[in-house]
Amino acid sequence: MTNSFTIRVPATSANIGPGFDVVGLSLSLYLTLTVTTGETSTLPVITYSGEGADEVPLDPYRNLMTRVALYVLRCNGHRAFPPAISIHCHNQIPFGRGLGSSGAAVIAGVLLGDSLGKLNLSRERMLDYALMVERHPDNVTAALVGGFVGSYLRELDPQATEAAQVPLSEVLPEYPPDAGENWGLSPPVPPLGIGHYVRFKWNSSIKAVAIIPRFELSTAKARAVLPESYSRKDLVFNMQRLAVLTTALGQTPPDPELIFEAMKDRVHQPYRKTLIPGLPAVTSLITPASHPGLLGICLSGAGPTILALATHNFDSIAGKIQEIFQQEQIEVDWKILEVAGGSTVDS
Ligand SMILES: Nc1ncnc2c1ncn2[C@@H]1O[C@H](COP(=O)(O)OP(=O)(O)OP(=O)(O)O)[C@@H](O)[C@H]1O
Ligand SMILES: N[C@@H](CCO)C(=O)O
Repeated sequence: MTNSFTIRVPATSANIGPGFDVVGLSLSLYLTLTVTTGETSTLPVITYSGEGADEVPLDPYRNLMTRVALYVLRCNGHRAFPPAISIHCHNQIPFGRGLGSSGAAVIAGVLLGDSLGKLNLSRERMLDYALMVERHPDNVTAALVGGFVGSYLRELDPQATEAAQVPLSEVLPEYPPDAGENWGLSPPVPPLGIGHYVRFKWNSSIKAVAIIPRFELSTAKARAVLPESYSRKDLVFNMQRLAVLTTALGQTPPDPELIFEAMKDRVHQPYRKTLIPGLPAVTSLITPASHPGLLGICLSGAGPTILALATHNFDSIAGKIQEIFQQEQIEVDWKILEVAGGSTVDS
């Protein structure tokens, strides 16, 4: 008898200006998995439609989502995927654009492992698994719980700290295709309570306009340009703004002057401008005075997508950003997105 269930995980935008590696916002683009059990194959059969369908590996030992699911299963006493599963992924989240595609794949993998193994993990425990794979908490936390979310990684005792820092290659090993059930039986089980989070208020009149350049920028590359240390002046600049921003976006009515300044950043955006032509012009030339309805503009996650928060006038804001990118010979697509709820599993 066949059985099926659906996993739905939202896109996310991390940082929102000054909250580098701290805040995330879930957005109304989704990675949706339709999982059918009771087929005839030994290994999961994976198919994709939508974003990334022509580049994503379909081998369950190579695909990020199923590798994460297998990690969760192995940590909980299952040596392999249960047999006879097919997974269809419909993906609306573009790869490598700063909209949390990898975070969504990691959360989908954790939920898949939990469902297939009938593990009944709590949300907090699911987050531990996700944080063993994606080690900055902003995208995965917002994708799991939904909304406008702030998170930190807890200071753990020395043994747990070590356990949470094992190399990624041990968490997600490159499984040899013929490994059968004989691969290492001791995956690094996450320590308890790696991350803590809080959901901030969000004024529902605020929409997120995502202006998505037609080129990919991997998070790894966009992190490699960041410095190891910062001046006190720059850190204080960001902390002052982040403290204001997390409350300002929940207030009614939203205050454009307060929010526009509170979305400025000195920790990551200035260093990433070399990878995203047009970024300095976008963040300086478009203001609430020139475009009423605009609240603030930032890089979405590691970029190259630009996120403009606004209450109205979306077309003219997006059009101006598009014009600036066109001057750099960069074509863009844009979408008006709502702040989404968290991930769901439905049978
Ligand atoms: N649905 C998916 N299934 C399998 N692998 C995926 C999926 N989505 C993303 N990935 C993997 O993650 C990679 C993109 O991750 P990356 O961290 O570079 O960008 P991002 O997550 O889109 O951006 P950001 O972290 O800045 O929001 C893809 O190239 C692909 O290898
Ligand atoms: N906080 C992360 C988000 C990208 O995944 C970064 O900006 O590098």
